[in-house]
Amino acid sequence: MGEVDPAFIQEYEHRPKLNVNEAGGIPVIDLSPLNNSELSNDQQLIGSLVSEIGNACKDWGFFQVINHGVHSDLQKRIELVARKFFGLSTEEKRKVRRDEENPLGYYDTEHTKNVRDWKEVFDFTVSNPTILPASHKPNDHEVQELRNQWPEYPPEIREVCLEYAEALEKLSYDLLELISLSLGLPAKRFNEFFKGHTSFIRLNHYPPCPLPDLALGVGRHKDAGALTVLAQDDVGGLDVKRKADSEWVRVKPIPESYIINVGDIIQVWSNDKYESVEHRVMVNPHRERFSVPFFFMPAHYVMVKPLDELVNEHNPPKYKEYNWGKFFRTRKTSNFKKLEVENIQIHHFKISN
Ligand SMILES: O=C(O)CCC(=O)C(=O)O
Ligand SMILES: [Fe+2]
Repeated sequence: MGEVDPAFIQEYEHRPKLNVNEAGGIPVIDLSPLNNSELSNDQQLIGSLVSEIGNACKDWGFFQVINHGVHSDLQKRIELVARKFFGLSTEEKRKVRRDEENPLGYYDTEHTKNVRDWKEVFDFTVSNPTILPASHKPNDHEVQELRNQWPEYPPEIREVCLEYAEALEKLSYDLLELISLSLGLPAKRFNEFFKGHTSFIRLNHYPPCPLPDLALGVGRHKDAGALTVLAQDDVGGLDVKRKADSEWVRVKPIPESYIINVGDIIQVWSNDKYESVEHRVMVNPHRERFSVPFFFMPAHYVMVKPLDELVNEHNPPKYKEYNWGKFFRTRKTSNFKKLEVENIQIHHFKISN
């Protein structure tokens, strides 16, 4: 990424101010009741955890969790394999480069809203293979089996990534169940949508960038899946557009915690009770940054629409249903290269009442 390509430069109104305030008030939620059998039988404790989660989803769309049950040793090991992998030569990394056919592996040319991101990533899915529609075209019903591409170096990368995926899958189901309860639904109401889920994990590396006021690590966006469970290192740079006043605020790194955000699918399932919030990543002129999001996403065949239990004549459905696999495939195609049109968004399915 040596000399600066104009493809990285944000349009004037989307350029970041360099003095973003740290967000006071992003809820920090202690999940220890989930991971302690004595506490997990305490209905009052679980009830207050559920209401904390519900308030965080409603007021912020973002929260942080501590005592989540993922071992700190495993968190350190995944960060270390990411550091080792991104430290390899570009030539070596490109041996597992993604292409339009297989969106898994390494790439350094992702675009968000048609502006190039100052980052490089390595993606792998949690289910292997993962089934997705072969193309974004609506009348093409062929499906494709996606397979992970594992680099030769560091040799432990596959094992560490798979162990990490298993731990994060468990945490994500726990969070999904708490969210379901917070909407007044049975804990496992959403689980049927995740049989054969399309979730993936991304190792992100943001190299130091000489233009922190012009470029972004990831441009402003909302996450398209159900939930995102993100680990970040101590550098910081993740900004959230605060719901209360639409100001960009910085999420403070808390060692060993996870940042959780509601994705577009939960917004649709909840008929806008919980909203997916815009966020972005600023770059740092001096320090590189690493982060690892787990994108928890349903199976490709799922038709996403407001849940019947959450709509009625006073609160009619706000979205037409859409097929998750086609939506995801369409988004993947637009992230791969610069297009002249806006990429697919849930507001394209909004019903105007
Ligand atoms: O690196 C981060 O902190 C967040 C990345 C992100 O928002 C994404 O990849 O969707
Ligand atoms: Fe994101």
